[in-house]
Amino acid sequence: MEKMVKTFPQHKCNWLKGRFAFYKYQEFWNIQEFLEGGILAQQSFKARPSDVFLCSAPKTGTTWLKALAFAILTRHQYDESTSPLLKTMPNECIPLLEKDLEQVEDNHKNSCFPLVGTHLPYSSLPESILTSNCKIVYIYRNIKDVIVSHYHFLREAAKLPMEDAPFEEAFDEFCEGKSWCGPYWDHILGYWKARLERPEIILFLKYEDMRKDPTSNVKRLAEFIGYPFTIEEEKAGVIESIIKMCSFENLSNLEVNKYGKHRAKESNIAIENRHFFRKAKDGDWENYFTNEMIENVDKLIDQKLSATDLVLK
Ligand SMILES: Nc1ncnc2c1ncn2[C@@H]1O[C@H](COP(=O)(O)OS(=O)(=O)O)[C@@H](OP(=O)(O)O)[C@H]1O
Repeated sequence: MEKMVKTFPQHKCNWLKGRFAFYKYQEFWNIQEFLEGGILAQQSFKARPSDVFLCSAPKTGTTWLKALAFAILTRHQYDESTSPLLKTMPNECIPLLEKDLEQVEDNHKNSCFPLVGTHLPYSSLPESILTSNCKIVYIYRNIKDVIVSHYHFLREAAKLPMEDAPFEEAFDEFCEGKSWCGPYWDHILGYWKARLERPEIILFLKYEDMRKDPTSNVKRLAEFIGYPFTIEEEKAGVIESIIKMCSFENLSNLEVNKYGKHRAKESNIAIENRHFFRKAKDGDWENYFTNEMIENVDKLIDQKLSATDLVLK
């Protein structure tokens, strides 16, 4: 598999001093380890109709969505003082299809745990997910904050200080579509088009909307994945407790997320958990973008998403 991936078009990120390479497969750029796992999943994964996929382009709110979905699903087993989320980072509570296939298959054999994460674009999802009519939750976020989040995450992964990783170059590459699972707009468009055809199995959530109105979005999420809150639960404040437990403030201050390491055994992709919890600030892009960048990215998004009702600016 490694040999095959090396034959795909390669892009070495200049702004990361070439420490990171993306490979292009089925029109999207990905990191070698995740691409190999994605191809393996395409070849062998057999979805169950009850599986629920939490799909996202990187840096759009994946970790938050995973925490919320996990807390919703396990609320009868655990409360906010016993939840595994207090000791395990959310991305390890829910396996990623393209990296943790064995765990997903173990869950199929040994439990009825339905949640699976993936960054794969819609067009690269294993066929069985689509033919089994599995439910899909897709989270997206405004492109400007994603560009900044993506910049810092990859910069930290490459262990480069900001002065050695020019933001302008990272911005240009992202806008050329050369980002992790990019082009970002095509990632969104793939799921968006699929939702038009199959609205009953695809739920779209927007990061900024979830920030503004977490209660109704968490309710929508719970209903969609088949674990709706009862009136008694609503009255007892269960939704608010889940929102509080999964908040950035709470999760980012937990020991595991401050000092733990994600995929610690895989030296190529191991990274400190704290890098998944940076600032979570809407509009942080204002600290990075020049007027020219704002104009360019707005034009790009107008051009790419004009046929949709999506607001990405
Ligand atoms: N609980 C919670 N609530 C709100 N926001 C949160 C939360 N957890 C993580 N974050 C912010 O999400 C950004 C990381 O995106 P992802 O989780 O999609 O990253 S990844 O794809 O899993 O690598 C990253 O955004 P930035 O801070 O703007 O970089 C995180 O800080």
